[in-house]
Amino acid sequence: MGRAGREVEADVVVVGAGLAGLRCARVLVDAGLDVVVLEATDRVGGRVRTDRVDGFLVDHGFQLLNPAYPAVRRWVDVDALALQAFPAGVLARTEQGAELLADPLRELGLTGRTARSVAVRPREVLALLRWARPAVGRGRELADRVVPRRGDLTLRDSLDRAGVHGLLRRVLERFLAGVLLDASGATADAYALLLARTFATGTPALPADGMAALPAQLAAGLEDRVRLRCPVEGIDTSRDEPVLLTADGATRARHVVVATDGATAHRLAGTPTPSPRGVVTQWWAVDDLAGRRDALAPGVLAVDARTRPTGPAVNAAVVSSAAPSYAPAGRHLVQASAVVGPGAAPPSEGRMRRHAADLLGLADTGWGELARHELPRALPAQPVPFAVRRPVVVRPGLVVCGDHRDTASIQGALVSGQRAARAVLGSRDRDRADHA
Ligand SMILES: Cc1cc2nc3c(=O)[nH]c(=O)nc-3n(C[C@H](O)[C@H](O)[C@H](O)COP(=O)(O)OP(=O)(O)OC[C@H]3O[C@@H](n4cnc5c(N)ncnc54)[C@H](O)[C@@H]3O)c2cc1C
Repeated sequence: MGRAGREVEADVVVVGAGLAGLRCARVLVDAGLDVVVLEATDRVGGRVRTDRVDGFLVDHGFQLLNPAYPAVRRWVDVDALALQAFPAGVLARTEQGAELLADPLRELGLTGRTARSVAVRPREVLALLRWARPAVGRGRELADRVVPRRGDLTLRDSLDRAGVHGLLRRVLERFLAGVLLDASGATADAYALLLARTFATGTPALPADGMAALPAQLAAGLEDRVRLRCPVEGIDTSRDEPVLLTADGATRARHVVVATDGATAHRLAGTPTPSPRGVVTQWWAVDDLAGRRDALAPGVLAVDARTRPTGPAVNAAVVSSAAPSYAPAGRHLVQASAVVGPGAAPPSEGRMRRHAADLLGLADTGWGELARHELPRALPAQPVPFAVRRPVVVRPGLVVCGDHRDTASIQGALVSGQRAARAVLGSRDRDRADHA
């Protein structure tokens, strides 16, 4: 990929080579436009990146790809990613021991072990179904009817209303805390339902070559248009055509698409940005899995479902049990993640390790630390009132995209990139019509 260092003039400059920027650039290039992508770091992918550490694949923060996302189905060659699926279940650590439950979203608490579990009362299962019912309807119905109707309700209030209590409530809340990076229950209920729908229809998984295989696929064919290590410092919108300011000089373009995280988009384009949600993810190499509780469903996500959790982790998993390509033969990759709020000190490696070992039923000795990712801006919050889509056009010639314009997810980032590209193409077509 190219290195910046000269004045560039292009039809469109996309700022940021995360999923949103890459999707946007792809659509514009396919439409025949001259596109340049300026990326601040040394690689494409933004928040989706993977390192190889001692023969292990280590993603930046634990994340999973759900192949049921409509945007993934439409624009990603899923087969080429050779996905390794996670089991549809949750290992719940309770005061009495460990319960292997059907995934609270995928199975909606009815099937398999959940219904037979002695720790779950039938009325808890019915209440959970009441809460999740809209998630099993048709996709458009959920977006068009349920989201507007429940858009003002927080997840906590919605679960209270549906009467979801007891073990299933704790499992659901802690499972979702790890997805939403919000343990307070203040996230919009409508967003949790949208997520529930994707969990109910798809199996989250990891690509054989790590999560970075996703942006690598999106970037294929764009290589000579992406300029790495080229942070944009400002955008001058005082002239007819916006001018991007970088350390290497000015870049002029007919259209600028700011495809950065929300805080940078706010600085560069003035768009309001939701507050960020943070996470710390700890990765270890473990050689001995003797005695593990997830033996019935290896790789299953473990959560602390005790009334008072004994540690900071919202989830832990032996990642390589579900995704064998993530560890060298005979070794195991374990992760634990904890939600981090603003101003709070992230938990130490020792606390995370002890809690993860407790959740997975392992001894916490002989764990070799591979990486620790402190990500205070991992996701934009999804508060009430909830809007699935936020505007992408700031002014003529200046468009924004990124997960802060849509939902806080891979799906949201890709859709926002598509919408930004459409806005640019619409504006070009209007210009052409005006000058015809
Ligand atoms: C730990 C973690 C776990 C997650 N788990 C999941 C999950 O399981 N499922 C799911 O669907 N989603 C998950 N997500 C969310 C998902 O990864 C993001 O929503 C998505 O990657 C955001 O893509 P984006 O293109 O909007 O933004 P980003 O990935 O932030 O891309 C923005 C790009 O802009 C660049 N940039 C920033 N400033 C400048 C500048 N001034 N000049 C030039 N370039 C700049 C950045 O370097 C970056 O490459 C997770 C995220 C994290 C961090």
